[in-house]
Amino acid sequence: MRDEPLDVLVIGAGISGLAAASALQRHGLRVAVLESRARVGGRIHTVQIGPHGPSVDLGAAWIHGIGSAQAPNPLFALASRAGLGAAPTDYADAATYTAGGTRLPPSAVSEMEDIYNAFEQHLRSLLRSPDPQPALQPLSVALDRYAACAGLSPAQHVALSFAASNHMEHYWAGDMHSMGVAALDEEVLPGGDVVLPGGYSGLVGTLAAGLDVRLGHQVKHIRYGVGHNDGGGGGASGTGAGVAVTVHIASPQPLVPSEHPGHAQAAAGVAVDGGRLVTLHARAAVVTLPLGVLRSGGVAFSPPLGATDPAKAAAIGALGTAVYNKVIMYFDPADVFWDNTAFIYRMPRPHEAGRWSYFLNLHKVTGAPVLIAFNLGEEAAALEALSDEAAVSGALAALAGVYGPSRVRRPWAALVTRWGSDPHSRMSYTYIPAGVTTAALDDLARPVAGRLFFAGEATHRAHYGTAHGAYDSGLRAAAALLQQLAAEAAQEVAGRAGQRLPLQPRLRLLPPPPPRHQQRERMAAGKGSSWGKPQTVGVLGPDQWLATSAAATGAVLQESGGGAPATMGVGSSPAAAAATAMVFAVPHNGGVVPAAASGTIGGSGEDSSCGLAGGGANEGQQEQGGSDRKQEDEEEDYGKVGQARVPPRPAARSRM
Ligand SMILES: Cc1cc2nc3c(=O)[nH]c(=O)nc-3n(C[C@H](O)[C@H](O)[C@H](O)COP(=O)(O)OP(=O)(O)OC[C@H]3O[C@@H](n4cnc5c(N)ncnc54)[C@H](O)[C@@H]3O)c2cc1C
Repeated sequence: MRDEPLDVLVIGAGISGLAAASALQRHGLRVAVLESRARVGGRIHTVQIGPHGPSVDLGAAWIHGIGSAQAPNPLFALASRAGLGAAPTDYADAATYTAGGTRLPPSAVSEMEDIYNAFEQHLRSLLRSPDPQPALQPLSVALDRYAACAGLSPAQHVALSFAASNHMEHYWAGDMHSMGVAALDEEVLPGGDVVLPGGYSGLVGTLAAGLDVRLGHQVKHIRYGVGHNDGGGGGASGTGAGVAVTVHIASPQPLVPSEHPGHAQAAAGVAVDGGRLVTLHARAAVVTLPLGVLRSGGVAFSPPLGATDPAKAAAIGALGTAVYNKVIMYFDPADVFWDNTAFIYRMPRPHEAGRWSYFLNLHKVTGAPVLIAFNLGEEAAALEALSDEAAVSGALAALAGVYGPSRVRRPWAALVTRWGSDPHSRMSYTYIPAGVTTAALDDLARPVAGRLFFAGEATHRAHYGTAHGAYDSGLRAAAALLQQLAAEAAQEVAGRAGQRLPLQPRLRLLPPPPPRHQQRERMAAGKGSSWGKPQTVGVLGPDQWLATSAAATGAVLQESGGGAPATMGVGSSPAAAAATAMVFAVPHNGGVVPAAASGTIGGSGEDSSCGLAGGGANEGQQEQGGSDRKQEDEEEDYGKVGQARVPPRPAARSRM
């Protein structure tokens, strides 16, 4: 495999890159995955804690929404097939405390949830507003306005701030004053959330099997629109436009004559920094670099992305790179001193160093005596500068405030994540900042010059920030790449037969998705999401460089279901007929990603005027400080939250 010319270079061996690579390889393409780390999985990373401890996930832990028949979650199907097991979590199975250690009675918790529920309904009504401005305001501004407009008492306002932190900050991982209302413009899969007791890495191991993954290959420079067989200088000596990707190979391997026989220039690896620089060539690339890496400029593009797609470059600058970190503590099973609930929520004091407000109790969920504390946003970024010992002490001090110092024990072992300073990710996951809409995710996803295809969690409009969104984005990029190459193959054959074919338009075989409000209505009517449906792409052509195996023809990217056949006709002559590329079904979401909501979006019929007047990111910061100060006074008042007459909503959840 390594000595053959390559069709596609996939950059990044996270779940999106592995999904794309395995789909492309199944279709007969020669694919190599270039990965800068010494392992696959990216932001999915399972390790053992302590010498004899259980497996824990440093990155993704949850499959969010196992799905239903109408809206399946392909990642859950993959986990099931891999026999990874699944442990459901109930976010309402929680003990909620004030920072001073007073446990909130169930009635207070349910009132707090009711207030939050009304607020979320209100935000969804803002999303439906014909005026785009309300959706652009910071969540903190929307919250303070809502509290004033709805006549919440100071105690209710504090309760709402805490519940919103649990539901929103711990889900999207941005601070309330950084995130915008448009963050809610996503799709939530049904069925509840599960963790994988053996760890998420089992999933990526399954996907990586059989792929040509080149670890320790850090991509430095991506040139596109270059001759496929030239030396990377952009000349026209090759067989068509392709990509040239320069990598720094970290491993101390001896210089070999060529990574890619047939390319004299690529053969000359240049020794640098204890490794070597090599340029690899292919027809196209799938770029799955995390948004934080794209933004850092550590990978150069030629031509610059801003020159070929200014909106994409703008999206890279505008979208939010959230930092979400875990302090994972493994205790002596005899020392389990905390509540027997899946979650422990603690209302932090304002301006408290660290926000030790959210703990997952694995002891309840999987049986492992492990407590995980989560931090997000600016606090999480600041905590990265602390030593492990200091971070663990911060978490234990918060627990001592809740349970009393005498009950709290030291863990046997602890792990502290630092995703923000990890040079391979420079973030945890993407959020939607104030002033930005989810359309920026589509901008990031758009292919460039028919050579670069983009995938990764930051490119999925409906499921950004999640592992299943990343996985789906990889399949989508693979499908788009196959379409492109199929069109080019057909073009080439038709050209030889003296005919001209349009490249892209004929490949748009399915009607565009319905407008968003119709999708939301579908969801509300229980008809399910258009996401997660089978994506089937098969290519028949005379030049079977694309579909080199019989299995490639009509093979499915996902294993379930199939689509209605559709044909891209290219004329009636025998040559043209031979050149017909048959696309069995284009991906349902190719190019346009549905962004429906969780079934109740916009359904409240509430007056949205609470969020309609003015407002901006700066204002959010100012007002946030005000509500922090109020919180100090109201902290011990949570049990006295007034009655709120609002419909119930699902309990808080988190992307841990
Ligand atoms: C703490 C934390 C908790 C999370 N919890 C959840 C959860 O519970 N549920 C959920 O669904 N999602 C969760 N997520 C999000 C989820 O992990 C990500 O959305 C998903 O794993 C992203 O996959 P990806 O393929 O897009 O990116 P990545 O996994 O980041 O893959 C990109 C790959 O590119 C590589 N790379 C970077 N630079 C270069 C370079 N120059 N050259 C070559 N390779 C390079 C990286 O090393 C990486 O392997 C969590 C994330 C974090 C950090």
